[in-house]
Amino acid sequence: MSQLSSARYGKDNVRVYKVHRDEKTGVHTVVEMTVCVLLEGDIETSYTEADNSVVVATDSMKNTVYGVYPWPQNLKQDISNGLTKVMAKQHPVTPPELFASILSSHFIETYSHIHAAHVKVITHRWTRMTIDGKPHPHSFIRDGAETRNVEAVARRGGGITIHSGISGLLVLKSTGSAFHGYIRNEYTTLPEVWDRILSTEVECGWTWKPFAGLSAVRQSVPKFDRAWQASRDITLKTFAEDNSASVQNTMYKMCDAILAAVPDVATVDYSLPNKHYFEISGFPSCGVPDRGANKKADLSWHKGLKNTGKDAEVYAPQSNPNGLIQCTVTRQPKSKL
Ligand SMILES: O=c1[nH]c(=O)c2[nH]c(=O)[nH]c2[nH]1
Repeated sequence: MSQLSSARYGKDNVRVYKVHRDEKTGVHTVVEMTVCVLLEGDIETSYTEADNSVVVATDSMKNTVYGVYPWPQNLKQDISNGLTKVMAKQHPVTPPELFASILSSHFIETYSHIHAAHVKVITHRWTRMTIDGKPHPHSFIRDGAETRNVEAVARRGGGITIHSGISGLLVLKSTGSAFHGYIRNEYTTLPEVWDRILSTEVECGWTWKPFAGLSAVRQSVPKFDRAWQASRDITLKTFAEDNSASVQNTMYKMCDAILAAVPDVATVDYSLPNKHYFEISGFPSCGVPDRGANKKADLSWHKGLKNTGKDAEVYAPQSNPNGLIQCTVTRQPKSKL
């Protein structure tokens, strides 16, 4: 009558903190991550027949997250690939692309009935404090809700695919953005604007060309941080400098620039909420007495205050609704000419 058409299970919200202490300098480096592991494979009977013999307990997955670090099982290979022991020790859970790949490969290598392992690693910000102008050896600040996100999927016989990204990066510009020329009809009330506030919480990502296996990921290690830095820099620079015609056009420019800067990336995607800041219109709901026939929906009801158009200084940030603009951009196939 019914059949299981897809199934995946695992552990989510595994929180991990790791410190590296440099014995010589006393400098500590910390990483905090939230990890999700989901497995797929020959696990149907656990759903349909209460057969737990095929189940890797999610508790064991959590333990694996705590216990699997990118050394030393492939140390020989690391060294032959030009990665030194020191580097692996200094950055044991970084870059997150490597950590996620090692974890996901571990699951398909350890359990023959598991065909695919999806590992998501969210890295939270702990930025070193500057105290009296100097970097502090062991104190850090959470400077924003922005996270670095990675999802690695290892498939039996199918290599490893990796999607990297950034989310929660909140930005605003107070000019340099317009929106006009859009469809106007009986549903349109929005006035065209040549100068507006633009604010968004950036969610962006880039999909790497597929990796044949863990060795290929290891060989690319230096590229992952560079791609994250380039994508972040491009996002901020384009946001700040583009004379934006729309969120759509500005985000396309970001994608185009990232594809040009990071050759190993196949596609770039953005999801940008348009967080509106409206000029004030409508009366405050705070019991201001009726202003009779001279009611004004802006601030002019109070001593003729000018706060519209070029005089606008006080705005009302909107929590909802918000626009939501998304795209994925790929490389154009090379011309055969
Ligand atoms: O950049 C924008 N794109 C839109 O599609 C849109 N729609 C809207 O109401 N405001 C905006 N702004």
